[in-house]
Amino acid sequence: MSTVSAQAIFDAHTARFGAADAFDTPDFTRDDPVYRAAKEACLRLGFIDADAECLAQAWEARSARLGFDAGAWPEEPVDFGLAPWPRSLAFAPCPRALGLYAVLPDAEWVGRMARAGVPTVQLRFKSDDTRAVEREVRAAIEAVAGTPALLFINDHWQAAIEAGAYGVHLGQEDIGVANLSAIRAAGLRLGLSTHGYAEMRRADALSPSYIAMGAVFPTTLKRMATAPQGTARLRAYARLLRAYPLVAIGGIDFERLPAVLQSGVGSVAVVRALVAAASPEAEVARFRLALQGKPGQETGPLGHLA
Ligand SMILES: Cc1ncc(COP(=O)(O)OP(=O)(O)O)c(N)n1
Ligand SMILES: Cc1ncsc1CCOP(=O)(O)O
Ligand SMILES: [Mg+2]
Repeated sequence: MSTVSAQAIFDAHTARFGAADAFDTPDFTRDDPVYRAAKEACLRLGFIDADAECLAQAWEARSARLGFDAGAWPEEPVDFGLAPWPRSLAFAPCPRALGLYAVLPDAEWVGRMARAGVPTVQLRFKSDDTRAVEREVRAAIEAVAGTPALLFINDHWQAAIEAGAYGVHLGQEDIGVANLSAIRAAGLRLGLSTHGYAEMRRADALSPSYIAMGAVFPTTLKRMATAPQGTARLRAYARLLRAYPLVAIGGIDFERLPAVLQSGVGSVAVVRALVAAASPEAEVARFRLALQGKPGQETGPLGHLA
């Protein structure tokens, strides 16, 4: 058992996570000395307040179980208050290895990438026009027919249920608005976006089919509320959420693929790497070859691990 101090935790983990340029004075919600040291250290390591709070509580829980060790990092679900598996109200399972996951702007792209051999595709059609959305969702479902591609619909969960899509992908801000019970009752898979520990805890409480984590690297495609997470955090997140099929997203291209795969995620989601490629079909082939036989890419297993 080492001496409890924020400095000891910071020193043990700064090489991995880096140090914040600036950080707020900790806002403590508990008195426990491990919690307090960990909260300060996690803020100094660059975690946002909500994530530092979540981590500090996990540090406290881990130390109560095993004693304080500044060199350890909390990664056991029980320390974060995550319920054990199996769970009765989980969403329908999807493959643990969703593999290359193309996030695409319309049904034409969905069909093109499905025919090129992308195993998982998403229709990310941004429109408030209900008729246009319904049309595009139906067209995307028709476009993947006859291919093995699994189709997730971003945002438009009602249209996805009506048209019988494979699954729905929702962001954190959609969680409180969408009718999750209706999605689950219809048997659709649910993927949720997360951007750190606090959001992972919130997502886990809903037992989705998969959890997406990002943005791993900077992306120009979406304005992100948090800084890019980087591969060190991605590895820590993937350890904690190992019960789930996991997807990494944000700024991933062919060169960054090996570093992302080292985290153990079963899937890499990309937009620009495919839609902005000189030959999207050739890029799909290159990605698929690089993914073949890599840890986490074993085909077959479905769903959550107990
Ligand atoms: C696989 C995957 N991960 C994350 C996202 C982002 O979803 P969301 O947070 O809902 O943001 P928008 O894509 O709706 O702008 C995603 N689409 N797919
Ligand atoms: C939709 C989305 N959500 C998190 S990052 C992102 C965009 C990913 O695009 P790219 O792969 O081009 O960085
Ligand atoms: Mg969304």
